[in-house]
Amino acid sequence: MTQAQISQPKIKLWMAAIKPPMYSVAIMPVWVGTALAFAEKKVFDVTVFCTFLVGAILILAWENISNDVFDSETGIDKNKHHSLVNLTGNKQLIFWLGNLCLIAGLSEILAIAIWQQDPTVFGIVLVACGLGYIYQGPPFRLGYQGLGEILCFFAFGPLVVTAAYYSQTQTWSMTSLAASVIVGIPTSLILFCSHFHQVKDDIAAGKRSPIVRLGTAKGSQLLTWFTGSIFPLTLLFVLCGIFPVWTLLSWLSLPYAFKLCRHVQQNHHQPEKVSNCKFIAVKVHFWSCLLFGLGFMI
Ligand SMILES: C/C(=C\COP(=O)(O)OP(=O)(O)O)CCC[C@H](C)CCC[C@H](C)CCCC(C)C
Ligand SMILES: O=C(O)C1=CC(=O)c2ccccc2C1=O
Repeated sequence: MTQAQISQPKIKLWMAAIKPPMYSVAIMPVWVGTALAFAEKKVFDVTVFCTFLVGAILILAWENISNDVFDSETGIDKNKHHSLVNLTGNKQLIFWLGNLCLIAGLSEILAIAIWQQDPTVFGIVLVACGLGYIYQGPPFRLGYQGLGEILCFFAFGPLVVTAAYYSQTQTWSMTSLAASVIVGIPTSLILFCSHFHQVKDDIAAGKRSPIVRLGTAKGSQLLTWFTGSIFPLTLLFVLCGIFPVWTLLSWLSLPYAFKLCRHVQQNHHQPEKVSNCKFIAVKVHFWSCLLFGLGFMI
Protein backbone atom coordinates (compact mmCIF):
# COMPACT_ATOMS: atom_id res chain seq x y z
CA MET A 1 0.00 0.00 0.00
CA THR A 2 1.45 3.34 -1.07
CA GLN A 3 1.31 6.60 0.93
CA ALA A 4 -0.96 8.02 -1.79
CA GLN A 5 -3.44 5.17 -1.33
CA ILE A 6 -3.40 5.43 2.46
CA SER A 7 -4.15 9.16 2.46
CA GLN A 8 -7.03 8.97 -0.04
CA PRO A 9 -10.13 10.88 1.13
CA LYS A 10 -13.07 8.74 2.31
CA ILE A 11 -15.27 9.70 -0.65
CA LYS A 12 -12.60 8.45 -3.07
CA LEU A 13 -12.32 5.17 -1.17
CA TRP A 14 -16.11 4.71 -1.28
CA MET A 15 -16.17 5.40 -5.03
CA ALA A 16 -13.33 2.89 -5.50
CA ALA A 17 -15.32 0.37 -3.43
CA ILE A 18 -18.53 0.85 -5.42
CA LYS A 19 -16.68 1.06 -8.81
CA PRO A 20 -19.44 2.71 -10.90
CA PRO A 21 -17.68 2.29 -14.33
CA MET A 22 -17.53 -1.47 -13.78
CA TYR A 23 -21.31 -1.78 -14.12
CA SER A 24 -21.05 -1.42 -17.89
CA VAL A 25 -19.94 -5.09 -17.88
CA ALA A 26 -23.49 -6.01 -16.76
CA ILE A 27 -25.13 -3.67 -19.27
CA MET A 28 -23.23 -4.55 -22.47
CA PRO A 29 -24.13 -8.26 -22.83
CA VAL A 30 -27.81 -7.35 -22.35
CA TRP A 31 -27.46 -4.56 -24.92
CA VAL A 32 -25.74 -6.77 -27.52
CA GLY A 33 -28.17 -9.71 -27.08
CA THR A 34 -31.14 -7.33 -27.36
CA ALA A 35 -29.71 -5.46 -30.37
CA LEU A 36 -29.14 -8.74 -32.18
CA ALA A 37 -32.70 -9.87 -31.40
CA PHE A 38 -33.96 -6.63 -32.95
CA ALA A 39 -31.76 -7.13 -36.03
CA GLU A 40 -32.81 -10.74 -36.60
CA LYS A 41 -36.44 -10.84 -35.47
CA LYS A 42 -37.49 -7.16 -35.47
CA VAL A 43 -38.64 -7.43 -31.85
CA PHE A 44 -37.86 -5.07 -28.98
CA ASP A 45 -39.72 -5.41 -25.70
CA VAL A 46 -38.65 -2.33 -23.75
CA THR A 47 -40.05 -3.63 -20.42
CA VAL A 48 -38.11 -6.89 -20.69
CA PHE A 49 -34.96 -4.97 -21.69
CA CYS A 50 -35.16 -2.54 -18.75
CA THR A 51 -36.08 -5.29 -16.27
CA PHE A 52 -33.14 -7.42 -17.47
CA LEU A 53 -30.79 -4.42 -17.15
CA VAL A 54 -31.83 -3.65 -13.57
CA GLY A 55 -31.56 -7.35 -12.66
CA ALA A 56 -28.09 -7.62 -14.24
CA ILE A 57 -26.81 -4.54 -12.39
CA LEU A 58 -28.13 -5.83 -9.05
CA ILE A 59 -26.59 -9.26 -9.61
CA LEU A 60 -23.22 -7.68 -10.45
CA ALA A 61 -23.54 -5.60 -7.26
CA TRP A 62 -23.98 -8.88 -5.34
CA GLU A 63 -20.87 -10.32 -7.02
CA ASN A 64 -18.76 -7.33 -6.04
CA ILE A 65 -20.15 -6.91 -2.52
CA SER A 66 -19.75 -10.59 -1.72
CA ASN A 67 -16.24 -10.50 -3.24
CA ASP A 68 -15.20 -8.15 -0.43
CA VAL A 69 -16.84 -10.46 2.14
CA PHE A 70 -15.18 -13.65 0.85
CA ASP A 71 -11.81 -11.93 0.33
CA SER A 72 -11.90 -10.65 3.92
CA GLU A 73 -11.90 -14.30 5.03
CA THR A 74 -8.68 -15.19 3.19
CA GLY A 75 -6.74 -12.09 4.25
CA ILE A 76 -6.07 -11.07 0.64
CA ASP A 77 -7.78 -7.69 1.12
CA LYS A 78 -5.95 -6.67 4.30
CA ASN A 79 -4.19 -3.85 2.41
CA LYS A 80 -7.25 -2.98 0.34
CA HIS A 81 -8.56 0.16 2.04
CA HIS A 82 -11.46 0.40 -0.42
CA SER A 83 -12.86 -3.01 0.54
CA LEU A 84 -16.45 -2.51 1.78
CA VAL A 85 -15.69 -4.74 4.75
CA ASN A 86 -12.63 -2.66 5.71
CA LEU A 87 -14.50 0.62 5.16
CA THR A 88 -17.49 -0.31 7.34
CA GLY A 89 -15.82 -2.77 9.72
CA ASN A 90 -19.06 -4.75 9.55
CA LYS A 91 -18.76 -7.97 7.55
CA GLN A 92 -22.25 -9.23 8.45
CA LEU A 93 -23.89 -6.03 7.19
CA ILE A 94 -22.01 -6.24 3.88
CA PHE A 95 -22.79 -9.95 3.55
CA TRP A 96 -26.53 -9.34 3.92
CA LEU A 97 -26.45 -6.26 1.70
CA GLY A 98 -24.92 -8.46 -1.02
CA ASN A 99 -27.57 -11.15 -0.50
CA LEU A 100 -30.30 -8.52 -0.73
CA CYS A 101 -28.92 -7.39 -4.11
CA LEU A 102 -28.85 -11.00 -5.32
CA ILE A 103 -32.47 -11.63 -4.26
CA ALA A 104 -33.62 -8.34 -5.82
CA GLY A 105 -31.66 -9.01 -9.04
CA LEU A 106 -32.92 -12.58 -9.40
CA SER A 107 -36.48 -11.37 -8.72
CA GLU A 108 -36.23 -9.10 -11.77
CA ILE A 109 -35.12 -12.00 -13.94
CA LEU A 110 -37.83 -14.23 -12.40
CA ALA A 111 -40.42 -11.60 -13.34
CA ILE A 112 -39.38 -11.97 -17.00
CA ALA A 113 -39.70 -15.77 -16.72
CA ILE A 114 -43.19 -15.43 -15.21
CA TRP A 115 -44.40 -12.91 -17.84
CA GLN A 116 -43.18 -15.23 -20.57
CA GLN A 117 -44.27 -18.46 -18.86
CA ASP A 118 -40.80 -19.79 -19.70
CA PRO A 119 -38.06 -20.52 -17.10
CA THR A 120 -35.19 -20.55 -19.67
CA VAL A 121 -33.84 -17.03 -19.05
CA PHE A 122 -34.01 -17.49 -15.27
CA GLY A 123 -32.19 -20.83 -15.56
CA ILE A 124 -29.37 -19.35 -17.67
CA VAL A 125 -28.87 -16.40 -15.32
CA LEU A 126 -28.86 -18.79 -12.35
CA VAL A 127 -25.99 -20.72 -13.99
CA ALA A 128 -24.12 -17.40 -14.51
CA CYS A 129 -24.60 -16.62 -10.80
CA GLY A 130 -23.27 -20.10 -9.99
CA LEU A 131 -20.09 -19.28 -11.96
CA GLY A 132 -19.89 -15.99 -10.05
CA TYR A 133 -20.10 -17.89 -6.75
CA ILE A 134 -17.51 -20.58 -7.54
CA TYR A 135 -15.15 -17.78 -8.67
CA GLN A 136 -14.85 -16.45 -5.13
CA GLY A 137 -16.97 -18.36 -2.61
CA PRO A 138 -15.93 -21.24 -0.35
CA PRO A 139 -15.05 -24.04 -0.78
CA PHE A 140 -14.33 -23.38 -4.49
CA ARG A 141 -12.57 -20.00 -4.81
CA LEU A 142 -11.57 -20.87 -8.40
CA GLY A 143 -10.33 -17.31 -8.92
CA TYR A 144 -7.52 -18.20 -6.52
CA GLN A 145 -6.44 -20.93 -8.98
CA GLY A 146 -6.29 -18.50 -11.90
CA LEU A 147 -9.55 -19.71 -13.47
CA GLY A 148 -11.50 -16.45 -13.12
CA GLU A 149 -11.03 -15.29 -16.70
CA ILE A 150 -12.55 -18.51 -18.11
CA LEU A 151 -15.57 -18.25 -15.78
CA CYS A 152 -15.90 -14.57 -16.62
CA PHE A 153 -15.85 -15.26 -20.38
CA PHE A 154 -18.66 -17.83 -20.17
CA ALA A 155 -20.77 -15.84 -17.69
CA PHE A 156 -20.75 -12.44 -19.43
CA GLY A 157 -20.33 -13.87 -22.95
CA PRO A 158 -22.29 -16.98 -24.01
CA LEU A 159 -24.59 -17.13 -20.95
CA VAL A 160 -25.80 -13.54 -20.53
CA VAL A 161 -25.78 -12.60 -24.26
CA THR A 162 -27.82 -15.76 -25.02
CA ALA A 163 -30.19 -15.07 -22.12
CA ALA A 164 -30.75 -11.47 -23.30
CA TYR A 165 -31.38 -12.65 -26.88
CA TYR A 166 -33.75 -15.36 -25.65
CA SER A 167 -35.60 -12.92 -23.37
CA GLN A 168 -36.60 -10.94 -26.48
CA THR A 169 -37.22 -13.77 -28.97
CA GLN A 170 -37.81 -17.04 -27.04
CA THR A 171 -35.59 -18.71 -29.65
CA TRP A 172 -31.88 -19.53 -30.05
CA SER A 173 -29.40 -18.08 -32.55
CA MET A 174 -25.94 -19.13 -33.75
CA THR A 175 -25.15 -15.47 -34.49
CA SER A 176 -25.86 -14.69 -30.84
CA LEU A 177 -23.28 -17.33 -29.86
CA ALA A 178 -20.69 -15.73 -32.19
CA ALA A 179 -21.55 -12.26 -30.82
CA SER A 180 -21.13 -13.53 -27.28
CA VAL A 181 -17.48 -14.35 -28.02
CA ILE A 182 -16.91 -10.71 -29.02
CA VAL A 183 -18.46 -9.60 -25.71
CA GLY A 184 -16.82 -12.28 -23.54
CA ILE A 185 -13.21 -11.58 -24.54
CA PRO A 186 -13.02 -7.90 -23.51
CA THR A 187 -14.92 -8.69 -20.28
CA SER A 188 -12.29 -11.27 -19.31
CA LEU A 189 -9.57 -8.80 -20.27
CA ILE A 190 -10.85 -6.43 -17.56
CA LEU A 191 -10.41 -9.14 -14.95
CA PHE A 192 -6.99 -10.06 -16.38
CA CYS A 193 -5.91 -6.41 -16.10
CA SER A 194 -7.05 -6.20 -12.49
CA HIS A 195 -4.24 -8.56 -11.37
CA PHE A 196 -1.15 -6.68 -12.61
CA HIS A 197 -0.78 -4.42 -9.56
CA GLN A 198 -1.75 -7.06 -6.99
CA VAL A 199 0.99 -9.65 -7.48
CA LYS A 200 2.57 -9.15 -4.02
CA ASP A 201 -0.71 -9.38 -2.07
CA ASP A 202 -1.91 -12.28 -4.23
CA ILE A 203 1.25 -14.34 -3.63
CA ALA A 204 1.06 -13.60 0.11
CA ALA A 205 -2.55 -14.88 0.24
CA GLY A 206 -1.83 -17.93 -1.96
CA LYS A 207 -3.81 -16.61 -4.94
CA ARG A 208 -2.35 -17.92 -8.21
CA SER A 209 -3.83 -15.33 -10.56
CA PRO A 210 -2.81 -15.59 -14.25
CA ILE A 211 -0.30 -12.78 -13.64
CA VAL A 212 1.19 -14.58 -10.62
CA ARG A 213 1.51 -17.70 -12.78
CA LEU A 214 2.92 -16.00 -15.90
CA GLY A 215 4.75 -13.00 -14.51
CA THR A 216 3.88 -9.45 -15.50
CA ALA A 217 6.04 -9.38 -18.68
CA LYS A 218 4.46 -12.47 -20.26
CA GLY A 219 1.08 -11.30 -18.98
CA SER A 220 1.44 -8.00 -20.85
CA GLN A 221 2.25 -9.89 -24.08
CA LEU A 222 -0.78 -12.16 -23.66
CA LEU A 223 -2.94 -9.11 -23.01
CA THR A 224 -1.83 -7.62 -26.33
CA TRP A 225 -2.70 -10.83 -28.23
CA PHE A 226 -6.14 -11.16 -26.65
CA THR A 227 -6.98 -7.47 -27.03
CA GLY A 228 -5.82 -7.64 -30.64
CA SER A 229 -7.94 -10.74 -31.30
CA ILE A 230 -11.29 -8.97 -30.88
CA PHE A 231 -10.96 -6.88 -34.04
CA PRO A 232 -9.84 -9.48 -36.66
CA LEU A 233 -12.33 -11.93 -35.15
CA THR A 234 -15.16 -9.46 -35.77
CA LEU A 235 -13.87 -8.94 -39.34
CA LEU A 236 -13.76 -12.71 -39.87
CA PHE A 237 -17.41 -13.07 -38.79
CA VAL A 238 -18.32 -10.19 -41.14
CA LEU A 239 -16.47 -11.82 -44.06
CA CYS A 240 -18.26 -15.12 -43.33
CA GLY A 241 -21.58 -13.26 -43.54
CA ILE A 242 -22.41 -13.95 -39.88
CA PHE A 243 -22.27 -10.29 -38.72
CA PRO A 244 -23.46 -7.25 -40.72
CA VAL A 245 -20.67 -4.99 -41.99
CA TRP A 246 -21.76 -2.20 -39.61
CA THR A 247 -20.53 -4.24 -36.62
CA LEU A 248 -17.06 -3.13 -37.78
CA LEU A 249 -17.99 0.18 -36.12
CA SER A 250 -16.51 -1.49 -33.04
CA TRP A 251 -13.09 -0.88 -34.62
CA LEU A 252 -13.53 2.76 -33.56
CA SER A 253 -12.57 1.56 -30.08
CA LEU A 254 -9.09 0.65 -31.40
CA PRO A 255 -7.43 3.80 -29.93
CA TYR A 256 -8.38 2.61 -26.43
CA ALA A 257 -7.11 -0.88 -27.28
CA PHE A 258 -3.74 0.57 -28.37
CA LYS A 259 -3.63 2.76 -25.26
CA LEU A 260 -4.29 -0.26 -23.02
CA CYS A 261 -1.62 -2.47 -24.61
CA ARG A 262 0.99 0.32 -24.71
CA HIS A 263 0.32 1.33 -21.10
CA VAL A 264 0.58 -2.24 -19.78
CA GLN A 265 3.66 -3.07 -21.87
CA GLN A 266 5.45 0.00 -20.49
CA ASN A 267 4.31 -0.28 -16.86
CA HIS A 268 3.50 -3.95 -16.16
CA HIS A 269 6.20 -4.19 -13.47
CA GLN A 270 5.25 -0.95 -11.67
CA PRO A 271 2.12 -1.59 -9.55
CA GLU A 272 1.41 2.10 -8.89
CA LYS A 273 1.48 2.96 -12.59
CA VAL A 274 -0.29 -0.11 -13.96
CA SER A 275 -3.08 -0.13 -11.35
CA ASN A 276 -5.39 2.00 -13.56
CA CYS A 277 -5.15 -0.37 -16.57
CA LYS A 278 -8.36 -2.14 -15.49
CA PHE A 279 -10.26 1.09 -16.18
CA ILE A 280 -8.68 1.51 -19.62
CA ALA A 281 -9.85 -2.07 -20.29
CA VAL A 282 -13.36 -1.02 -19.15
CA LYS A 283 -13.25 1.70 -21.85
CA VAL A 284 -12.19 -0.83 -24.52
CA HIS A 285 -15.04 -3.08 -23.42
CA PHE A 286 -17.62 -0.28 -23.22
CA TRP A 287 -16.90 1.30 -26.62
CA SER A 288 -16.29 -1.93 -28.53
CA CYS A 289 -19.52 -3.53 -27.23
CA LEU A 290 -21.63 -0.36 -27.56
CA LEU A 291 -20.59 0.14 -31.21
CA PHE A 292 -20.76 -3.58 -31.95
CA GLY A 293 -24.40 -3.68 -30.76
CA LEU A 294 -25.17 -0.51 -32.70
CA GLY A 295 -23.83 -2.25 -35.81
CA PHE A 296 -26.67 -4.79 -35.53
CA MET A 297 -29.31 -2.07 -35.15
CA ILE A 298 -28.34 -0.02 -38.23
C1 LIG B 1 -15.88 -9.68 -8.59
C2 LIG B 1 -15.09 -9.84 -9.81
C3 LIG B 1 -13.80 -9.56 -9.84
C4 LIG B 1 -13.03 -9.09 -8.69
O1 LIG B 1 -12.02 -10.02 -8.42
P1 LIG B 1 -10.82 -9.78 -7.39
O2 LIG B 1 -11.06 -10.55 -6.16
O3 LIG B 1 -9.54 -10.04 -8.08
O4 LIG B 1 -11.00 -8.25 -7.12
P2 LIG B 1 -10.40 -7.30 -6.06
O5 LIG B 1 -8.95 -7.25 -6.32
O6 LIG B 1 -11.10 -5.99 -6.33
O7 LIG B 1 -10.72 -7.86 -4.70
C5 LIG B 1 -15.76 -10.32 -11.07
C6 LIG B 1 -15.82 -11.80 -11.21
C7 LIG B 1 -16.60 -12.27 -12.37
C8 LIG B 1 -16.97 -13.72 -12.28
C9 LIG B 1 -15.86 -14.63 -12.75
C10 LIG B 1 -18.23 -14.04 -13.02
C11 LIG B 1 -19.42 -13.30 -12.48
C12 LIG B 1 -20.72 -13.76 -13.03
C13 LIG B 1 -21.82 -12.78 -12.71
C14 LIG B 1 -22.29 -12.92 -11.28
C15 LIG B 1 -22.94 -12.99 -13.68
C16 LIG B 1 -23.74 -11.76 -13.79
C17 LIG B 1 -24.92 -11.97 -14.65
C18 LIG B 1 -25.69 -10.71 -14.87
C19 LIG B 1 -24.92 -9.69 -15.68
C20 LIG B 1 -27.00 -11.05 -15.49
O1 LIG C 1 -13.32 -5.21 -9.13
C1 LIG C 1 -12.91 -5.76 -10.12
O2 LIG C 1 -11.70 -5.87 -10.34
C2 LIG C 1 -13.89 -6.32 -11.07
C3 LIG C 1 -15.23 -6.28 -10.78
C4 LIG C 1 -16.18 -6.81 -11.65
O3 LIG C 1 -17.39 -6.76 -11.37
C5 LIG C 1 -15.76 -7.40 -12.88
C6 LIG C 1 -16.70 -7.94 -13.77
C7 LIG C 1 -16.27 -8.50 -14.95
C8 LIG C 1 -14.93 -8.54 -15.26
C9 LIG C 1 -13.99 -8.01 -14.41
C10 LIG C 1 -14.40 -7.44 -13.20
C11 LIG C 1 -13.42 -6.90 -12.29
O4 LIG C 1 -12.22 -6.93 -12.57
